[in-house]
Amino acid sequence: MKPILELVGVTAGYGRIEVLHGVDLALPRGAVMALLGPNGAGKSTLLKVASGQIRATAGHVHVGGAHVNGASPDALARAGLCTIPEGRSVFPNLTVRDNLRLSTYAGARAADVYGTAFDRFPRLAERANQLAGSLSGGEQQMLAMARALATNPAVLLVDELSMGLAPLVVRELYEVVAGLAADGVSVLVVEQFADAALAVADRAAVLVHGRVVATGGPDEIADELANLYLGSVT
Ligand SMILES: Nc1ncnc2c1ncn2[C@@H]1O[C@H](COP(=O)(O)OP(=O)(O)OP(=O)(O)O)[C@@H](O)[C@H]1O
Repeated sequence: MKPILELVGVTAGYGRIEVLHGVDLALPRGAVMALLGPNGAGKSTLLKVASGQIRATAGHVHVGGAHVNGASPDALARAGLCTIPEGRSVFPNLTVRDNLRLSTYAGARAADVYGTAFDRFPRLAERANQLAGSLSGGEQQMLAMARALATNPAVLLVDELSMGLAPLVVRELYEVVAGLAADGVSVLVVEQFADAALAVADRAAVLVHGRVVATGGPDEIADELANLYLGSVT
């Protein structure tokens, strides 16, 4: 079966600065893939190319087998691609419930969306009427994930899921990620620190200076990670 998301020989950057130098990456359907690498390697840039925010200057991007170079972020979102950017994305002055209501996909009943979100994240259910800005960092990341899931995505792209969060919360979030994959959602998650992501990942890729230097199962990239000192948890 074709990968749900595939980058072939992708080159991209900002103006005349090239950041990705011919990247190949394949996210299998229903898999969790960890995209690892040091600061500045180009991980966020790769997510931006995949989500249509930056256009590849060479190579190809495929979603569900269709060529999508140059497709707008909106069009890709309609095709089932959803991004949780670095630093999360919640409306701080709205309640948890209203944050969810605003991201409900066309045709869905708000009650169903709340139900699904609150089943996956019981902590959000207890705080349904609390302003998002007053949630803890981990709860805000849960809400950002719940909002993304309310769009019923086929592919979830997550930038730095664990940023600034305690290891226990990170583990809890990754358990949700594993559950999503079990339900058929394909997840590509960027991390600077590897352990928590690799605990649930089926596949991993290591990006260094805009090039994939290793790809495969978590065991297969272990040596490369050890060389880069990325194997410790936040
Ligand atoms: N908007 C921009 N304009 C110019 N250069 C940029 C822009 N965004 C990122 N870059 C540069 O692209 C390179 C890759 O950045 P990117 O954010 O993709 O790396 P990263 O692997 O996600 O790093 P980090 O883990 O620090 O977030 C860096 O050298 C960065 O300075």
